[in-house]
Amino acid sequence: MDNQTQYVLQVADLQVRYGNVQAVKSVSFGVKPGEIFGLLGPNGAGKTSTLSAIEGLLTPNAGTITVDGYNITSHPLHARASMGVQLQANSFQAELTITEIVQLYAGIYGVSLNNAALQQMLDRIGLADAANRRYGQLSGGQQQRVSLLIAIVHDPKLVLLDEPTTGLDPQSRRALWERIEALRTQGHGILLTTHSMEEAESVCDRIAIIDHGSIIATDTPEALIERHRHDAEVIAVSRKGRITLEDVFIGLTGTSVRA
Ligand SMILES: Nc1ncnc2c1ncn2[C@@H]1O[C@H](COP(=O)(O)OP(=O)(O)OP(=O)(O)O)[C@@H](O)[C@H]1O
Repeated sequence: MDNQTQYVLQVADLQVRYGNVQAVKSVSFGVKPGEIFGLLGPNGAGKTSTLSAIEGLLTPNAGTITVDGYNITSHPLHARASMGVQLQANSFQAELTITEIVQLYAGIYGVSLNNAALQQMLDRIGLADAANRRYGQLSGGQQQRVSLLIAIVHDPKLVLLDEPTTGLDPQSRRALWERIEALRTQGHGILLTTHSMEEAESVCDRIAIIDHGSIIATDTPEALIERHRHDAEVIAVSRKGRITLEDVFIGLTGTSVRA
């Protein structure tokens, strides 16, 4: 452990390259306990590459990543035990029941769950009556809630969510955000990506805007709006009679559609 424990995640000068493509150029940011930090960027900006490096799915070309004080290169097991990753909903076997899936992942993380604890967890995500339903029979929103539950089954300090609300209806989205906000209240540090500027503006404590592999702004949504509300590019794309985070995002990253 080092002395950087005021952050659950520290990323310093991260670089990721795929052959000739420099996907992440020199990215640095930190996530504190009890904070929802949004990594926002257009398609191809480098968000997934950054998350993949943090998750240990790829080896960065340069930079340091520290999770709960553990360097992921020198202490990979401790670092990974301190983070929870929300897997895509289709990562789970459709024919297993919710109970079987949660028990399976709890086992992988070395957490023993008795029936009462499992029931309490399912109760918290509104699925207490569905313990024996097969995963494939759940709605998209229910599947997302199960995958979030699995991400935190080992009570990690850091939770990583890659576009957690994509494809959900408004009710399911709202329910998932409430769950994510509850994790913040419990002191987890949360790093998420989203393409919804509206959600980021209302939920994230701080955000970083990444474009072409570099972070071009980091702050609270309010401070970013305040700082850029008079930029000509931001005013030019404003549509609601007030400046929103989306206006600032498009003003800073441009109006051209990315591949
Ligand atoms: N395996 C790969 N091989 C080559 N290039 C890649 C690979 N993965 C990503 N890239 C490129 O790296 C850059 C960053 O991609 P990345 O997926 O990290 O962006 P992103 O911000 O997550 O985009 P999206 O919002 O579309 O998911 C893009 O130019 C992408 O084409």
